[in-house]
Amino acid sequence: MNPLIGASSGVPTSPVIVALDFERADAALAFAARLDPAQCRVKVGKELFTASGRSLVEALVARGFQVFLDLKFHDIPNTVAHACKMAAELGVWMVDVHASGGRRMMAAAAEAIAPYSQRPLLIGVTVLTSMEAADLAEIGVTVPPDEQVLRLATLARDSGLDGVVSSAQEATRLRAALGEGFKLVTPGIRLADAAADDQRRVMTPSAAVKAGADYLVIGRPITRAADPLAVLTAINAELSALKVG
Ligand SMILES: O=c1ccn([C@@H]2O[C@H](COP(=O)(O)O)[C@@H](O)[C@H]2O)c(=O)[nH]1
Repeated sequence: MNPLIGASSGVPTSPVIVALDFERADAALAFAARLDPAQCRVKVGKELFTASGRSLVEALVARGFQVFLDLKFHDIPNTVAHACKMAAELGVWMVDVHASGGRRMMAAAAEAIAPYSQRPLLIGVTVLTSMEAADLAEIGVTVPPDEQVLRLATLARDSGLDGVVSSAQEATRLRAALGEGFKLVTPGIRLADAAADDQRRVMTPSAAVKAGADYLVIGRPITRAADPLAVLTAINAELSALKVG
C-alpha cells in the first residue's frame, strides 16, 4: 500500500493535486475513478469547468475528493466576491483569484467566503508559470519574475488570502518572506528530463517540496502518461521518502 494513502481520514497526505484538464466530464470522471481521494487532490480548471460546469465539481466532491476550483477569478471586487461565494457553496477545498486584481478585489473575496464554516482556501495567482521575464516585459512588468511574484504574494497575504500560486522556483524566497502558514501552490512541475511543454518556470516534484512548496499541481506528466497511476504512485513514493530521509 502506498504509505501516503491515509487509511482513516481520507485526507491525502500527498501534496499532489492532479489537474483534470479534460474536454469532457465523462473522460474526467473515468480518470478520477482510477484515483483514490486519499492519494491526491484534484483540480478543475477552465477547460473542464467550461465544458461541464457545477455538476462535474459536485460529482467529484461527492466521491470524496478535495477539489481545487482553478478558475482564476479576475474582475471587479463585487463580481469576484460573488463568484467566490458560489465556489464556497459548491464545497470546494480551494479556489483562486488573480492577485493582480488588487487589494480591494482580494479582500472582497476573502470577506465573501469568511462566513462559511468549511470555507475554501483562498489562493492568489501571482505570475503564471508559463511566463518568463520577456513575457512580463511585454506587458510592462520590467522586474524579474521572482520580484513580481514576491510583490503580488505579499499583497495577497496582506489582503487576507491563505496563500499563492507561483512557480516552485520562487518557493524558497516566498517561504522566507511570508512565513510557514502561508500556502504555496506550485504548478509547472515536471519530471527530470521531461519536456516543459508551454511551461517556463519548472521544477521537479522533489525539488519543489524541498524548496518549500505545500502543494504540487501536476497535469500532463500524469494525465498523459502511458500509465498515469504508476507515475502518480512513483511521485508519491519519492515525496514520502523525503519525509523519512
Ligand atoms: O501559474 C499557473 C497557474 C495554473 N496552472 C495550471 O496548472 C496546470 C498545470 O498543468 P500541466 O499539464 O502540469 O502543465 C494547468 O491546469 C494550468 O492551468 C499553471 O500551469 N500555471
